Amino acid sequence: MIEIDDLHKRYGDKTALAGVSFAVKPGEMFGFVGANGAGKTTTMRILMGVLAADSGQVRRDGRPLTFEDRRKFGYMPEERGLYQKMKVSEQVQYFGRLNGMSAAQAAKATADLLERLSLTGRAGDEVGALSLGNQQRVQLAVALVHDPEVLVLDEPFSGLDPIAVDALAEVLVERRTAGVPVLFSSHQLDLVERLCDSVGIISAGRMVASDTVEELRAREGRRLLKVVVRDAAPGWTAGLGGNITEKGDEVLFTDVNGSDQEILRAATKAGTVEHFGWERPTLTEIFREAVA
Ligand SMILES: Nc1ncnc2c1ncn2[C@@H]1O[C@H](COP(=O)(O)OP(=O)(O)OP(=O)(O)O)[C@@H](O)[C@H]1O
Repeated sequence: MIEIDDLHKRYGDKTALAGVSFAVKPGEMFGFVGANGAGKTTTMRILMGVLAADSGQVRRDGRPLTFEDRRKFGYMPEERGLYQKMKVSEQVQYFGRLNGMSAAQAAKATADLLERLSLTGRAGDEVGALSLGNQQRVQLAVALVHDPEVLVLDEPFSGLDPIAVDALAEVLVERRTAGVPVLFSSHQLDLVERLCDSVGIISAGRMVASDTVEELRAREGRRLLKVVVRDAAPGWTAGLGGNITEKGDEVLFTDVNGSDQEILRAATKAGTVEHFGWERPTLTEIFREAVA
C-alpha cells in the first residue's frame, strides 16, 4: 500500500500543498483529480522523490519510501523527458536496461508494449519525428517497460486519441488486476469514473474528498430526487420542500431534507407515478460541488 501522509509544500510564499493525505492499495486504480494548479503534480513529484516536501511522509507498506523502492516504480512525469534523436525501440529498451532488465528482457518487453500501443510500425523512427500523441505513447511505454510494482502517471491520457486511450486503459487495468497500485492524474473525469476504483479530489492544496467512486456517489446520492408523474394535476408540487425544477412530467427536487415520503404521497395523489428515485450524481457533478 502506498500512503501519502499530510504533505505540506511551499514555493516561496506560495502554498502548493496544505496537508495532502491519501492511500492507494495494491490492485487499486486511484484517480487524482483537481483544477489546474491544485497540487497534483507537486504531490506526485514528492511521491517520486523528485521534489522534497516541507513536511509529511510517503510510505510503502508502512515504511518511508527509499530510492530502491522508487526504482521499481513506473513514473510518467508532467515534463515529458525523451531523447528526441533516439529511435523509439532503442529508447524504450534503454529505459528498461536502466531499470535493471537484461538486454533480452528489455527487447521483449519493448516489442510487446510497442505492439500494445500500436507503435510497432514506428519502432525504427526517431522519437522527434513522431506526432505529440505518438511521443506520449512512447513515454508511456518507457514508464511501463520494466513491469513496475507501482505506477504513478501524471496525466497519461492527455493528448491521446480514443483508440490510444482504450489501449492505455487496457494496459493499466491489466496491471491493476496483477495487484499493482496505479495512481494517475487526469482532467478527463468520465475516464476516471469509468476506470478508477477510488478518487481523490484536491483543491488548492487540500484533499476535499478521497474515497471509492461508489462511496462518493452513494454519499452524494440522496441529494437529487427525480419524480415523473404522468397526467399530473397542475401545480401538484406547490408547498413541497426542497428546490424544485420542473420539465414536462419530470420534476427534480434538491435539498429535500427528509421530505421524500411527503413528495411521494403528493405525487401519487397528483397522477400516475412513473418514476420516483434518487439520481446518482456523476463524478463531474461531485467534482464541481467539491471544489466550488
Ligand atoms: N516550481 C514552482 N515554483 C513556484 N510555484 C510552483 C512551482 N511548481 C508549482 N507551483 C505552484 O504550485 C501550485 C500547484 O501546482 P501543481 O503543478 O502541483 O498543480 P497541478 O494540480 O498539477 O496543476 P495542472 O492540472 O495545471 O497540471 C500552483 O499554484 C503552481 O503555480
